[in-house]
This record gives sequence, C-alpha cells and structure tokens, in this order.
Amino acid sequence: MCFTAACTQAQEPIANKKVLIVYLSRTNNTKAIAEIIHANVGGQLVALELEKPYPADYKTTVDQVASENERGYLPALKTKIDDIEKYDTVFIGFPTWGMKLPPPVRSFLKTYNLGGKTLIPFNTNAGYGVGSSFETIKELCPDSKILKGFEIKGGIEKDGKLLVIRGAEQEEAKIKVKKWLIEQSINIQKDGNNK
Ligand SMILES: Cc1cc2nc3c(=O)[nH]c(=O)nc-3n(C[C@H](O)[C@H](O)[C@H](O)COP(=O)(O)O)c2cc1C
Repeated sequence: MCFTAACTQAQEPIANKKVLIVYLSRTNNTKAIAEIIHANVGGQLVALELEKPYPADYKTTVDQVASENERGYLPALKTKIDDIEKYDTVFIGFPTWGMKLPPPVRSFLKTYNLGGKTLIPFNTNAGYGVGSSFETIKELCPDSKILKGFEIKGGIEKDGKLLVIRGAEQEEAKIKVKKWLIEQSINIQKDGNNK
C-alpha cells in the first residue's frame, strides 16, 4: 500500500484510451491550447458551439453572462457529441468569464454523463486566473476523476487584445502544456494518433 502524494496521484497512462478534447473559445486562445493538447495526445477535438452565439460586443456579452450566471441559465448547445460513452478521458477547455466557468461549459457538463471518466480542465484568462471555474467542475462532476487543470494567460478582450497565443507565445505555450501533461503522467503521442 502506498499513501504518498506521488503514489495517490499516479495516473494510468492514457495511451490506447479514447480521448475527447472539447473546448469553448471566443477569440481562439483556448482553441490554440486545445490544438497543442491534441497534437500531443491525439483523440477527438471538438469546439463547443451554441444554438444562439453570444453577441460580438464584449460589454454586452459580459452583461449577458452575468445575467445567465445569476439565473443559472444553461444556453443550448449546437454541438452534439455522439457516443460520449466511448471516451475515457475528456479534456475540457474554456476561458474564464466573470471569474467563473462559462455558462456553455456548464451546459456541456449538465448535458452529458461524465461519471467514471477522467476529466482534465484547461483554461485561458486575461491574467486574473481561473476564478471558481475548476471548483465548479468538481461540484458538477462528483463522480468523475478530475486531474490538475492547466491555465495560461490569453487575451484581454476589453483592451482589444484578442488572439495572443501565437508566434513566440504559442511556442512558450507548447512547452508549458507538454510539461503539465507529463506531470499528470499523460502519455505524449509522437504522432498524435490516439483516435
Ligand atoms: C465575457 C467575458 C468575460 C471575461 N471575464 C474574465 C475574467 O473574469 N477574468 C479574466 O482573467 N479574463 C476574463 N475574460 C478574458 C478571457 O478569459 C481571455 O481573453 C481568454 O483568453 C479568452 O479565451 P478565448 O480566446 O479562447 O475566447 C473575459 C472575457 C469575456 C469575453
């Protein structure tokens, strides 16, 4: 028996397991991280799209999200995942919105039964961190195994900084993502063909 942190946190390698990488991204920073994860572990990469997309205007979106959070409103998703049962490992990516988990991600977690699966959150934000988002995933998915999430600074839409994870920032992100995956004992697939 082993009760050390190293033993209790050791993960089964995910090689040959079925991986889903689902992400919400408005200005493509979280998408950039999703693509880096995909290049490393393979699997199915899926963007979360809404029946009714958020407005283009930033301030209007901030207000709408605040109202949705207050009402516990779950926006309808256009994206449908076929056969969620076949995935063992689900990476879930999203930006921080209002220091919370974005409502569409709540919709995703409420729509699909993720019990018994390994969930791996990842996040981009304007520099204020993940807020309560990782905690909310734990609350909404009590029957899932949730690994340590990844977070990185992305855009600052209110200052007109949209996609920043490109060029040198993208190269830096690749190194950070890889380090995090290795720390979680997640197998890196050289050819990313873990379909
Ligand atoms: C509606 C809205 C609310 C946001 N709230 C926060 C916040 O509370 N904290 C933060 O650090 N960034 C916040 N941001 C900035 C995003 O988290 C950041 O730009 C992120 O990188 C965007 O990811 P994306 O390019 O994948 O959409 C917010 C952005 C939007 C659109």
